[in-house]
Amino acid sequence: MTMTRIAILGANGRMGRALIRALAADPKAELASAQVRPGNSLIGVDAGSLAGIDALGVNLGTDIRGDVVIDFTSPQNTALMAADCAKHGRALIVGTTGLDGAQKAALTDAANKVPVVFAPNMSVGVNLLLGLVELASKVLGDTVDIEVLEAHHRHKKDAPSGTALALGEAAAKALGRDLKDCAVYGREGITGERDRQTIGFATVRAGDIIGEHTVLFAGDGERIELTHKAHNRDTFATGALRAAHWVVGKGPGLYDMKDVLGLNG
Ligand SMILES: NC(=O)C1=CN([C@@H]2O[C@H](COP(=O)(O)OP(=O)(O)OC[C@H]3O[C@@H](n4cnc5c(N)ncnc54)[C@H](OP(=O)(O)O)[C@@H]3O)[C@@H](O)[C@H]2O)C=CC1
Ligand SMILES: O=C(O)C1=N[C@H](C(=O)O)C[C@H](O)C1
Repeated sequence: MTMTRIAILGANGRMGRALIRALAADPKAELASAQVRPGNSLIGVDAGSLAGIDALGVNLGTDIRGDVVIDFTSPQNTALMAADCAKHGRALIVGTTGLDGAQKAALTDAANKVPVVFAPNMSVGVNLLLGLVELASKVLGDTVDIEVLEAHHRHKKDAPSGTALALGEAAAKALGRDLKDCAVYGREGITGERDRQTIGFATVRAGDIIGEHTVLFAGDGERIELTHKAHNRDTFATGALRAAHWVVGKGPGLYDMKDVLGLNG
């Protein structure tokens, strides 16, 4: 059996630990390295022990080894790691959200040299939801108000979530709108009546909510709510592993989860 040799970045993070557990349960994946920041007190601890499973014989460290790197860290780190992967000829799977234009450009640059899969949500359900939102937007068109609602845990640093933005993009694209021009990020005070051409975003940050997204299509007399709720982080971790297997042997390029799942036509 051919094994996919995987490097996990930010191995001590919430997603890092979920990835270690998912990888340990995947017979076709081998943990090549589990990276943490230099000086982290966990260096030398077995990755499996950290993730609450049996020891895996791979200790947390600062090296990056393997053929495919999985990154769920921070936008700044992701941009640096993209350049590093391009330099060392490693494929890269990026789940990190909140990247600015320059950080996204770092991924595009790396994608000229190596394959890069970049998706704000690696779950199958959310990637199906993106297609459903596109369909609903096309059918309902300008007869409804569209709002994207999202809720996440109190530790999340970016808002709206990367997934919420992708859902808004999917609706805007289907309607021939540019999200840059029609997005409304929260409301306060005397806002005036709602403009039907806008797409609204509402953000909740509370407790340990893993990740919930609803796209609301509200018309006169009826509404549709398309909702996805993640019950745990395994759904993101197994999606990232699926991407890691898929990317092996692919040429340089920027891909997304729809490519991985065969949903791009
Ligand atoms: N695409 C998807 O399906 C999903 C995406 N995400 C995204 O993944 C990212 C991580 O989420 P989560 O795991 O909850 O976050 P955590 O804060 O739990 O983990 C982040 C990890 O990245 C490390 N890190 C951050 N910055 C740096 C840096 N500059 N250099 C080295 N290491 C760094 C942290 O190290 P340290 O502890 O030392 O700070 C930590 O190990 C977020 O952007 C989130 O939105 C999350 C879930 C699903
Ligand atoms: O930070 C998180 O936790 C999550 N982030 C992603 C996002 O910003 O969309 C995906 C998921 O909902 C969890």
